[in-house]
Amino acid sequence: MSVIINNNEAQPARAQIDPRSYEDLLIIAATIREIAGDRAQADIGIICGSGLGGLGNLIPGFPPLHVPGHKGIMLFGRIAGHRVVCLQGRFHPYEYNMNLALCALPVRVIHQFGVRTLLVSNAAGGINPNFQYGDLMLIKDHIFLPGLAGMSPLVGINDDRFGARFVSVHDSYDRSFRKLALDVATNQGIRVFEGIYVMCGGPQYESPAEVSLFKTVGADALGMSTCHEVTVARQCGIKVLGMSLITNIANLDADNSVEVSHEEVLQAASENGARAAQFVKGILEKLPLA
Ligand SMILES: O=P(O)(O)O[C@@H]1C[C@H](O)[C@@H](CO)O1
Ligand code: HPA
Repeated sequence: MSVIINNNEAQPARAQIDPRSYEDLLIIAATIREIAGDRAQADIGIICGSGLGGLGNLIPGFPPLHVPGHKGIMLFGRIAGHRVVCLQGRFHPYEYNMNLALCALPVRVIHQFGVRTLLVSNAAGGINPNFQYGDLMLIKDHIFLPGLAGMSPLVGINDDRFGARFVSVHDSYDRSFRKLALDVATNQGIRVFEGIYVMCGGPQYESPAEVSLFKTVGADALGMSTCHEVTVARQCGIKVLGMSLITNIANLDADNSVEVSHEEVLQAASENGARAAQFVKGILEKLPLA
């Protein structure tokens, strides 16, 4: 049976969480265990991007979602025999004063519940000229702009219980997972590409000149999330599969006013979310059980 923890209803036990405190992490995990009991165990974590919370509907017993967006729900259940924890919603750094350690904390929390594989998704603007609205992009590598600018979730005094001080992010997006996912895409006959995701700070969307800059450096899609979560996942030793749903085509031309809005992003995610969910289901069906 699945279990739902709704962060919107939870009473904060402490006014302030220190995301760099291992003791605070243990308190958060214990609080969730108090609610979920033995069901707070999972091998695979799923983080749902904007409007992609419907991925949680893959878990039998969970009521359907009616409002797209970020729900603030943690859901334990099974998909294709795997023990899964699904985070319907994420903390975006622009919401929390660019406190990236805080925003990546859910990854450390689900690691406490046993997660060793993470499937992370996001909504993104397409830069690659071959991309169309509604395409899926498997993240092959990333450009973590806030991280490069000193806002890594790993800055500050490191508690070794979180993992190594210096973390290699080569092969962050596991090659064998990407190959498996591409095979699933071929079987399902859906448009899935591999590409490079750039994480911007947001919340403003990027100017045409900024989009052009990212195109020049080889980025295929851009968004405002994911890289901080993946960086922490790699520190914990979690293997990652990342994917972007292309919800809009980023505008490269300053003389052409193509505006993007979050409503448009959510609309695109709701129009294409069912296909993304089927893709995720197909991947989970092929992934060996832990
Ligand atoms: O959580 P994700 O990365 O899917 O959210 C994207 C990026 C911004 O938060 C928002 C912009 O519309 O959607
Ligand atoms: N830019 C940044 N984040 C996004 C976009 C975009 O064009 N689309 C969806 N999330």
